[in-house]
Amino acid sequence: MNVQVGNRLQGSLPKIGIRPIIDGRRGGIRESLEEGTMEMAKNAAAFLTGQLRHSNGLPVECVIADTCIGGVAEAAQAEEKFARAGVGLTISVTPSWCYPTETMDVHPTRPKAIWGFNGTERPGAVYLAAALGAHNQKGLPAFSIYGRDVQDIGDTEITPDVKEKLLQFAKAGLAVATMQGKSYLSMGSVSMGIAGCIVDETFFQHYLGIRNEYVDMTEFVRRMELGIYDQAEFEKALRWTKENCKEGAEVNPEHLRRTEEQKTGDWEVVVKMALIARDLMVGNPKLGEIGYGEEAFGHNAIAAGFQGQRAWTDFFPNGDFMEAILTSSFDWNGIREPFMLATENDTLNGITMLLGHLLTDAAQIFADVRTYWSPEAVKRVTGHQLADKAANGIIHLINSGPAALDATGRQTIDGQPAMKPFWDITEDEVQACLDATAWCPAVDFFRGGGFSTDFTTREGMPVTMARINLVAGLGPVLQIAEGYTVELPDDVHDKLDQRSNPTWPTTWFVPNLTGEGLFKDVYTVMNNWGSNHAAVSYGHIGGDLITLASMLRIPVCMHNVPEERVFRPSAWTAFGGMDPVGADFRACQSFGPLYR
Ligand SMILES: C[C@H](O)[C@@H](O)[C@@H](O)C(=O)CO
Ligand SMILES: [Mn+2]
Repeated sequence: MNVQVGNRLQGSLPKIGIRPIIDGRRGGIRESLEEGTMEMAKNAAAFLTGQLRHSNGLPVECVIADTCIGGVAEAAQAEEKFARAGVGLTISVTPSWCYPTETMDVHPTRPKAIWGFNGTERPGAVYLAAALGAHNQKGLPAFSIYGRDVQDIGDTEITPDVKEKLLQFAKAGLAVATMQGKSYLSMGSVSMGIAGCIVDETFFQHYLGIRNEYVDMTEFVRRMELGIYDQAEFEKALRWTKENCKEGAEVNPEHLRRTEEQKTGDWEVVVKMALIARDLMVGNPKLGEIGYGEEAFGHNAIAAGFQGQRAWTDFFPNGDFMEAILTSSFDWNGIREPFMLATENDTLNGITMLLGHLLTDAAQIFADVRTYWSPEAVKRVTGHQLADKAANGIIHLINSGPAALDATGRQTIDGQPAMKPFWDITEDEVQACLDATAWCPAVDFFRGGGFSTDFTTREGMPVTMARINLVAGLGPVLQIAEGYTVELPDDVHDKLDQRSNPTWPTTWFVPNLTGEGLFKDVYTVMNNWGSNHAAVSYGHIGGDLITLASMLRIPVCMHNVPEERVFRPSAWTAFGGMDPVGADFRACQSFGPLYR
């Protein structure tokens, strides 16, 4: 199976700038430090390039300043090089004392970290503290990376704690730089009065650096009627769909069923919709070849949403196939980067999916946060006593639409279910995801027909549920719940599923509880969710989300992330480190959104 690295988005991929900082005084000091400092920079670069990839699969590149930076002239030379190379984040490294304001990265928006070597021969940590103080005083937040254990000056090994921080910073910084300048494409507008669909351009522009693009859903009709898609690809896609997307249960009462003839036509429409939505997002050179040069460009959309309900779905087949296939890591062309496409054009959930994707490189689950099932309620309805991880109750995540097929949990890491970066997914795993999915004729909500995916996520995936909410007078806030997927005995699952929408994909989610506050119990997590949707990422990535949110200045109003994974710019401590949640709000408010 073909694996496609890269994507059609415009704009070069951000690089990581590495700044070796040095004590500029000659006659012994600088000379004695040159080699070790540059070595530290090279080690950091080698480590990061060895560990990281862009979410489109291409390698991450580091750019090291040509010389060590001992003063302002060399800082400017480095800046010149970085600007030309498209550096999107920087890490300054040093084992020694240097001159903070003369050597610091003063770029207004670029995420910054400083790695001060923990040695005793030269005062790298003294520089680190002074440089962070300078950053804080100047309103240019920077992350502090300082190894826990003293190393000897010649030791070139990067300790595990430093490695972890370098990665956490770099991945989040790359996310910031990758989304900057891209677009969010709204296909349609507000679905069924869901406020998350309202495009808040201030949020997109100032917090994310993302521009807003819009098309009316009539654009799909135009492209279908005029044949503005790649006909050969359509035929290939339809064939693949017939072979791989088996039809699921027809649960509609007789009088609401689509005829076989209608269903055949519906399959053609939904496949075309997938092609068209993708072309709208990222363009397609093939359209230029058939005389549609403007359409060939697309909207440079790193994320998008499809309104669907109700303007479209009351008359046309629903968007579920388009959404599920595009958000998955594979289609008829092979294995590829998943697209971030929000159902109901819930822009805030779409952006949360994007954050999760840029941090994990993997597909995401988009779902309604539908039901809290207490152990008592499950017992009453099914007679079953919830046990093990599910013992304290479960949250039913379910929505027609863009839960990626990866969310079936049929990919594995060390034998355990996972959602992997596309470049690690095997052909067999693709097949297993497809085999675990049934495509059911859409239910009565969707008067125009269509097909919804039905599957149940496998148990045992560590996952993180998240969502951005907008609050008047406050701005955006992020909420995060790390937890696990669970499964129920078949008969119990069926009883609970039948009460909701059995033709939709289910993920049973259990948050990690702390026994207090918002994570007192499962009910409290559900009861404090900020809106109807959540985005779910593979892995416990709450720490990474917190780091990313702090870079964008989005405060985190709810999380269950262990303290040792919380990594924010050093200035946050000054806003009240004794009360980290409050400090986060104060720091974000004081610094304001990343882009003014
Ligand atoms: C079909 C229904 O309208 C659902 O789509 C609805 O419950 C939602 O998903 C709301 O977010
Ligand atoms: Mn929904």
